[in-house]
Amino acid sequence: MKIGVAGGGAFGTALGVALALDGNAITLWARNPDAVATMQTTRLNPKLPDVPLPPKMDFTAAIDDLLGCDILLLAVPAQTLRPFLEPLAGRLDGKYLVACCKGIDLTRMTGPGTSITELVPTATAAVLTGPSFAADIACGLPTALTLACADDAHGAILQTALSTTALRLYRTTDIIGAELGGALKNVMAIASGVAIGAGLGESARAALITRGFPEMQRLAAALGAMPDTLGGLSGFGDLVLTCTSPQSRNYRCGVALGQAAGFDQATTVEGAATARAVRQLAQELDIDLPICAVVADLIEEKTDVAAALNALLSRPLREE
Ligand SMILES: NC(=O)c1ccc[n+]([C@@H]2O[C@H](COP(=O)([O-])OP(=O)(O)OC[C@H]3O[C@@H](n4cnc5c(N)ncnc54)[C@H](O)[C@@H]3O)[C@@H](O)[C@H]2O)c1
Ligand SMILES: O=P(O)(O)OC[C@H](O)CO
Repeated sequence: MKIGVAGGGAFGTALGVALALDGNAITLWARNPDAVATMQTTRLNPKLPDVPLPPKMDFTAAIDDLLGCDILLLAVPAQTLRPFLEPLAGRLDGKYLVACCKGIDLTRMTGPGTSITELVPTATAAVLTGPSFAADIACGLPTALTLACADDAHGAILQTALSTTALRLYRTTDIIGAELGGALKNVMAIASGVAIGAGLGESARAALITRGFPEMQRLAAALGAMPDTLGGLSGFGDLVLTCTSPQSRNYRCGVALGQAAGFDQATTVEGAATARAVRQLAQELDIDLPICAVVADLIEEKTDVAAALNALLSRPLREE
């Protein structure tokens, strides 16, 4: 099956590199023609500067070049997935559309897999998520991800097509659980970064990760996820990675917030919009998600670190 990638950022490129080195011819679409020309001629992507782009990868800024692919890996940022798909919806019938972004769409309060199902109901929607840094995947380091597809037979086809020796895909039919794990861990990574940036210590970070996990589980359960999914790679696995590694942009954004320092607004920090979406969902569903709420307030500068800490520490004592 022919594989295409939509999105010329770090993650789409890394997936393309891994699959091209595994023998697949990869077409990668990026919206910026200059970026495409650079990749085609230099065989480098500045977002992954140390990684040569394999000969089996081709680059295009013409969206029509993707339409001959059977499997499309959608690696545009989460808030841009719907605007990307909407004009293409009638031209993607029957394809495998695999969301590779992590977040909750602020306009519709849906995760990326759900957005695909809504916008292109004739496609097979799937979500690829889990603990993975683009640079690790592109360098061929061992990585395990979750491939979620409601139809398990189609999920198995995707699992085989997208796995390589180093990139191991584990399968689930729980799209809601997988996409929520990937979205929510970014909010917790911001919180963890804030704790470290503000000098609150490693113990505070461990407390945030541990108390953050049941928040993830509560929202996932309320939105119909299967109970065990959040305990897997897409939830717990990615929570651990992202809350503990300075490679994570969400974590680094949190560190900057904790230090009251600036952070490059052009950096992709999916947890910022997702925190706001989660705060709204929590209100609508009447669920208590205190860590998510303070992250959203910090992002919007409705609170500062001292007040956020006080809000968390002054909550009533309770059973674990
Ligand atoms: N980088 C990682 O390690 C990693 C790992 C796993 C998942 N992801 C997920 O992959 C998604 C993309 O992240 P990334 O790391 O590739 O980001 P990135 O910042 O490296 O690249 C984002 C790319 O999206 C493009 N883009 C922005 N708006 C667009 C639009 N409207 N239409 C088309 N393209 C647009 C930008 O030009 C850029 O090339 C995110 O949801 C992220 O959570 C990233
Ligand atoms: O750099 P981040 O914070 O977007 O994290 C990248 C991946 O999602 C980690 O699994």
